Amino acid sequence: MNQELSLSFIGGGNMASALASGLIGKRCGASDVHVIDVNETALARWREQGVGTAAAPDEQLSSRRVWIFAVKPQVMKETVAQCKPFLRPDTLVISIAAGIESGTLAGWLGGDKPWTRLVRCMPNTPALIGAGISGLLALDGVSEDDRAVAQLLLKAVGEIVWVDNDDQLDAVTALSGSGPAYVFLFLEALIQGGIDLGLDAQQSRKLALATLHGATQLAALSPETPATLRERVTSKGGTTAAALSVFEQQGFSALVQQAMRSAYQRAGQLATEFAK
Ligand SMILES: NC(=O)C1=CN([C@@H]2O[C@H](COP(=O)(O)OP(=O)(O)OC[C@H]3O[C@@H](n4cnc5c(N)ncnc54)[C@H](OP(=O)(O)O)[C@@H]3O)[C@@H](O)[C@H]2O)C=CC1
Ligand SMILES: O=C(O)[C@@H]1CCC=N1
Repeated sequence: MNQELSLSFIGGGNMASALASGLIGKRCGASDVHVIDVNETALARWREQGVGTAAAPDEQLSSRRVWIFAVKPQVMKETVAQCKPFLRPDTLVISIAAGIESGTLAGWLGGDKPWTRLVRCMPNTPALIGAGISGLLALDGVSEDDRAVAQLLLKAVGEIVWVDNDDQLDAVTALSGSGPAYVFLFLEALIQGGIDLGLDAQQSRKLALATLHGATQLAALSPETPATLRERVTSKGGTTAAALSVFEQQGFSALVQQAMRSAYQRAGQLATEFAK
């Protein structure tokens, strides 16, 4: 076993699966991964990939260098309490739970003193294809080694951005954590719009996907700002101007920002609701 990167997922649902699919084969073998989940259907899927499973925390946890908590915020407190007896001094804990603050987690994990081997992280589901992006937050006192291990793991599934505090990690949650859902919603709307205008479903899907992919790639590779690139598409009195004026009249940008603020505020609510 690669002791350095042996890891346990506590909660083996959607996000744990997305992370593991990038990690297995790149940073560790399937046998270096161990999953604890209360859901037998989820565990059966992991076993099919050669991953060891358990329905509750057990001694296996003690032998894992890294724990990744990937349960819902609603059950984080009780799940941490169940796992805590198996902590070892060298265990690095990573939490991906939305909202639950690092200081709260450090308190739950610690004894007399808060647990400092802790990195809070906000990944996203494109990790499944190695195209994720994760925000990472380490409390003061987290060693360079632990930061490096967390970074190595998350870089296996995409890009990373370190942030300075829990509020910023909640902002990451509102942007890139939840963001894939906003993009999928826009994609669905584009596809339906194409169908409504007479394209068949296959044509519309192909055109919509290539447009999103091409435009985001262009924005990533071009030195120009997104606003300049938008202006280049927009001929005076043309079709794009007609469409953009509808977006503007309906307050599209403000709506996106309002939605993001709602996600950010929900992260704050999760912190108070489920961290008592
Ligand atoms: N999905 C996403 O895009 C992202 C999610 N996250 C965060 O990741 C976490 C997990 O989300 P997601 O993967 O979507 O959720 P899922 O519901 O898909 O996965 C959570 C899994 O944990 C299981 N579980 C529940 N209680 C326990 C327990 N006490 N011990 C072990 N396992 C348990 C659940 O079983 P059962 O279903 O039976 O309850 C389920 O299989 C959340 O905190 C979320 O905020 C972060 C970034 C992105
Ligand atoms: O919806 C949620 O709460 C989680 C966090 C970010 C994406 N999914």
